[in-house]
Amino acid sequence: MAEQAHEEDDTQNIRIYLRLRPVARQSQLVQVLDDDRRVEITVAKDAATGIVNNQQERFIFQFNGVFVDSATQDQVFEQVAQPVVASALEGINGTVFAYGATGSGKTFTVTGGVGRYVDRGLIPRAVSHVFAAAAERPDCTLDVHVSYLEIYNDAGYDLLDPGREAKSMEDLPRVSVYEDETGATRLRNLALHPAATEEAALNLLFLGDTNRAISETPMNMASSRSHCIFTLHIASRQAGRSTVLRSKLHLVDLAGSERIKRSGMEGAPLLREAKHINLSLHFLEQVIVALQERATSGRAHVPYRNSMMTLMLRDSLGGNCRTVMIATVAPSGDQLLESVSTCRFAQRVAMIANEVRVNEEEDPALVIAGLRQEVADLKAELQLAQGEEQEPDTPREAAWKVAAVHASVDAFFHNTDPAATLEVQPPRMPLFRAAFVRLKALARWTGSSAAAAGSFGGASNEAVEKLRAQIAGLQQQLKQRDAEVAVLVGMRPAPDSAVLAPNGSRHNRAAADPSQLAHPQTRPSEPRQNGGSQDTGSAGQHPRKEKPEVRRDVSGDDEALQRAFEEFRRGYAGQAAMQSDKALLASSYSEAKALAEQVNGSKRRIDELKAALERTRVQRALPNLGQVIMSSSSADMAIAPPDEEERADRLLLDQEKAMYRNKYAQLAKKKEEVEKLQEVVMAARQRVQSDFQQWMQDGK
Ligand SMILES: Nc1ncnc2c1ncn2[C@@H]1O[C@H](COP(=O)(O)OP(=O)(O)OP(=O)(O)O)[C@@H](O)[C@H]1O
Repeated sequence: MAEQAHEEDDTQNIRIYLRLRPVARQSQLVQVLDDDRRVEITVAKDAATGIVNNQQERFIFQFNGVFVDSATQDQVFEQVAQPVVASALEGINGTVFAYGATGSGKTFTVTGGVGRYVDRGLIPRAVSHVFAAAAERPDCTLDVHVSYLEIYNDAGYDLLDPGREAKSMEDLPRVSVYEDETGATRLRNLALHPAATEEAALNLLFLGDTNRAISETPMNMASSRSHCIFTLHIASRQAGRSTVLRSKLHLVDLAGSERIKRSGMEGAPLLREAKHINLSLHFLEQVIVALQERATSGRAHVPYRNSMMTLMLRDSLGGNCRTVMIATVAPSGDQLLESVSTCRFAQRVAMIANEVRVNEEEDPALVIAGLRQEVADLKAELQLAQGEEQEPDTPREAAWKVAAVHASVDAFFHNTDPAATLEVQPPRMPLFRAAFVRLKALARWTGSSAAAAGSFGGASNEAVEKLRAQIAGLQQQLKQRDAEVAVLVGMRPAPDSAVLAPNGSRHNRAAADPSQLAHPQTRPSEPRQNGGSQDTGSAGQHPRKEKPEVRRDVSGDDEALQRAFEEFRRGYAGQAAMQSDKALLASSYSEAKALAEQVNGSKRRIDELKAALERTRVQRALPNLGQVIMSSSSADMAIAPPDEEERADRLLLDQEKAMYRNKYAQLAKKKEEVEKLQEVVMAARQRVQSDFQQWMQDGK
């Protein structure tokens, strides 16, 4: 006999296997045929009393595979259960059920033999396989729950919670398996399940089997007439996916089947046994027959509800399940009728077609989490649209962010790459607004430049000359301003170049204020007005000198222009403010000038003190020189220690230096102030000029 069963192409039909258990003396009437898929059972005519057709002595049954008595538990698992377990991990329900007469090896096959590790049955091997597969898929989260149900006389009992009756599979508390911190096995409700472990699941199997053996429930006395369903509820989810694959994997050890067949037998002992007929197996047979008829004649009704067991296995039989049956027989001479009966039952089962599909569903928890995230995103978007920020920036942070956005916009604006993009970070509405404003300013600036360039291109010579004159004027102003700034910061002497006096005449600034500063490099620039009656035509007030073209517009009459300006000025709204700015500038300038004088005076004193000290030092060195000709380097001299006077001079020098630094710092600050005020006044002046021009135009 061959030891290996053969696999066939996967079909939707329930696959059937036959396993022969070792017996003391195997009957020669049971033969596995050469293809290892068929078994031949010969029944002597005289042995078939009433149940076997006398005319038929030889039965040949076809299976998907036949395991001889020497087949190992491992081989049986590999070929019978492993494909079903693998499918269960992919979300396909699976059932492996053992069917056979009492003592034919169902429990040995499903649960295993006691004592030897290699005799582990399908359940522990399936559990190991599930957890081994999970370990190989670190990207998958696997939840495994176990239930263990025993059905006797159509009542269900929870083997993991002895004494608890279960009316359906749903009545069973789903037991989540895990290890606590100490490594002890704990059971917990589904909702709170942590990671399951193989060892914990096997402990549950052991717990159930023990309960089955020691329980005082009625079925304990009749274990061969009860059914046991060990179920792994598997839920697996791949990382990053919101769908969950769910499956139930039933491993079923049915009650002994022999009594059904003997129920019709004659004889008192058999009749007595008949009262123990396991009705559920009878109903199972009815379901199988109905399914068989449905497959052949289209009969619709299948009486699943007749028994709890058929109801429990509804999906496994003709439903959404990959189902395998393993028929067990003891191939001894006295069991031939049982064996034939088991094989005939298997043949009918093989005709049942199941609809197998993957059970994939959205995980409600993940859907909720996804929706929450969506709500959070929408809220953030709404905040953005409303210009709200999570945490308001400090003014400095806000300024930095705006500056960064301006830089990004400038870079984007000048980037000629068409693929260039503009990033506004962080993406907040105020920053978007700042970006748009900046873009608009850049666009306007570019537009006006282009317009100017365009008009310049088509302009007459006169217009060009006019523009050139304007440019020259502006350049002159710039130069002048540069000179003033340079003087102000003390880098070089006041320029010889004349600057515009308040009344429009040119005069040398140094000459106008010739003797105030010993060190002209520290002299602050003079503001463009100095008060008094000349103010009326001072910087920003008299357009005549600044805008000669205006003078041309009024027929070159200086007097008339002067009068017109006076008239304009009297009604000019910004006059008071400008006067105040100018007064402020004048006073700041005076303060700066006074500070500059102090700095220069201090500098002078420092120089004097230094010179005095040097003299003292040389005098001290002279007596030691003797006949030695003085070296040009005073460092070569032997110098006497400093006397009282010299120490006093040095102290004075240090004090003066401190004073100098202090005044210099004040002066620098004041210079900044003057500069700013100059800008203000200059801007006001330009405004007055343009307003005056407009005023003149309007009056034409
Ligand atoms: N393949 C096998 N190899 C070795 N021993 C086996 C094998 N099959 C069954 N046995 C042994 O045969 C005896 C009966 O087997 P088992 O209890 O599994 O039968 P069963 O069909 O479950 O009976 P019941 O219907 O009464 O529960 C046990 O002692 C078991 O260890």
